[in-house]
Amino acid sequence: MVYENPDGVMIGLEVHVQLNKANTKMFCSCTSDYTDSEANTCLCAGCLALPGTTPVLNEKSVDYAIRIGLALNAEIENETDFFMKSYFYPDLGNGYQVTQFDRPIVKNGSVVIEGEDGELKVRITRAHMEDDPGKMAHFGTIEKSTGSIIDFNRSGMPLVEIVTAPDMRSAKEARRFLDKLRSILEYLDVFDGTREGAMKADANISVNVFNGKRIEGTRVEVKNISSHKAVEKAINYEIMRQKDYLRKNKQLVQETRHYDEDRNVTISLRVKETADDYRYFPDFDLVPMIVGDRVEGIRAQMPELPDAKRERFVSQYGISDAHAKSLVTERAFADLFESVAAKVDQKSAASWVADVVKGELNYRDLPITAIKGDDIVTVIEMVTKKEISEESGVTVIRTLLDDGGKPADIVKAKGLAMVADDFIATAAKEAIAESPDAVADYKAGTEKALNFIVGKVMQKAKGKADARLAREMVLKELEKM
Ligand SMILES: Nc1ncnc2c1ncn2[C@@H]1O[C@H](COP(=O)(O)OP(=O)(O)OP(=O)(O)O)[C@@H](O)[C@H]1O
Ligand SMILES: [Mg+2]
Ligand SMILES: [Mg+2]
Repeated sequence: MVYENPDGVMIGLEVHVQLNKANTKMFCSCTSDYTDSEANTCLCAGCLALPGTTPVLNEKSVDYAIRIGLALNAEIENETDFFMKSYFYPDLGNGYQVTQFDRPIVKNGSVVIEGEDGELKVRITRAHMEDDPGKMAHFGTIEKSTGSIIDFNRSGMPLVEIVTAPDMRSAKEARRFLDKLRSILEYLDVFDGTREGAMKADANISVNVFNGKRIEGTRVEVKNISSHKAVEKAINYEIMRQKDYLRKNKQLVQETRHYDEDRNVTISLRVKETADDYRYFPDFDLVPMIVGDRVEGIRAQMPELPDAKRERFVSQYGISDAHAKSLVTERAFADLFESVAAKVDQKSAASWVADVVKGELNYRDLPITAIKGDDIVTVIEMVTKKEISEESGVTVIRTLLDDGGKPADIVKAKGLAMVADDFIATAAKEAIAESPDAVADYKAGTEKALNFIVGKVMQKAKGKADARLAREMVLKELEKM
């Protein structure tokens, strides 16, 4: 299968990742965790860029950037440096952003995702370090705002901007890239993706085929989109808008747009700056740094990443690739699976954790900490020993999540213990006696009629019978007739 990409869509992403686990900000000792703090309380003179302050680089942020580079299969620059990128915006105290220019710390990497037609290798052009500006909130919509307020808690947060080549061909591929990237970053323990502003993407989109002919499209950049779902929607909107312009012969301009999620539209913010507009200039407060000598030490400490874990799960535990894939998306989830798999049958562990537990947690929007591995083990053991049915096992998991408690107590309180074998035998006889038509149909060769009779047995047992055993007993009785 080859993906034709009929509109010649090209998508490149710039992803801003906040290194919010680096303890402190990039150039001062203010905390990197301001989530629960009031506006403008986590800051110092440095965060506000007051005259006379000098930056002191947080080494951890450099190590984190290297860790990210290694996880993206990239090269790490031996000597790297910081530049000032000048532009005027009220959230930028300095009038310039500290960033990198022609010697980014990371370059030439890749991430493999599931593309429209099988595996797709998305090239990572570079990843560079920079600091985050403050956060602005606008009264009304951004383009007609009557005023804005600024919170500088975010100002000076260490960021890594990861830039991809324009290798993605659909909004879905872009979303998958972001999901995969986020999963990798969480494994690396460099950021907590659940915090506000932890990951934001700029999506660059062009449409390069019109009326079946290759054309030179126009790159439009949609800035600062904060959720993966919104990126997908913004890209789809933008593809539609660009195709519509081409059809109507309207001029597309290379510009920066904003995605308004409520209205599901992109709006023009400004005509795209060029590198010249930013007047990149070496930052005279920060000397060039040699980082090459840190790389091997960091490489030795790299955790196992999702792809490697997925492969290992399949070979070590003999579980399906689909289960392995689902289990590794979150590191904590993979750990939970392994703790359960150490104690019970591994395939059962995979299906209970990946299918039941994950589904029930997602449905309730609960974190993984809402359930204990040992409780899952107990439930699986009870099902395996036929003390409860599979259906009741799911009920126990649901109750654990909703009301807490212990599995054994829940089984008792809800009367979930499996009914005895002789109960099923009697119920099978009764069900057969009550269903002469189904029995006749079955004898005449209609296999399906059996399900009807087994269903009746299950009804009598109020779902607390092993369905396979019920089926066997019904068959045994039918053979006697
Ligand atoms: N023809 C194209 N269609 C779609 N995307 C493109 C095209 N050409 C380049 N891109 C993407 O545009 C992005 C360019 O990002 P880069 O950071 O290099 O520059 P920028 O957007 O001009 O700068 P800034 O960081 O100020 O936004 C990359 O993700 C790249 O893949
Ligand atoms: Mg950029
Ligand atoms: Mg850009």
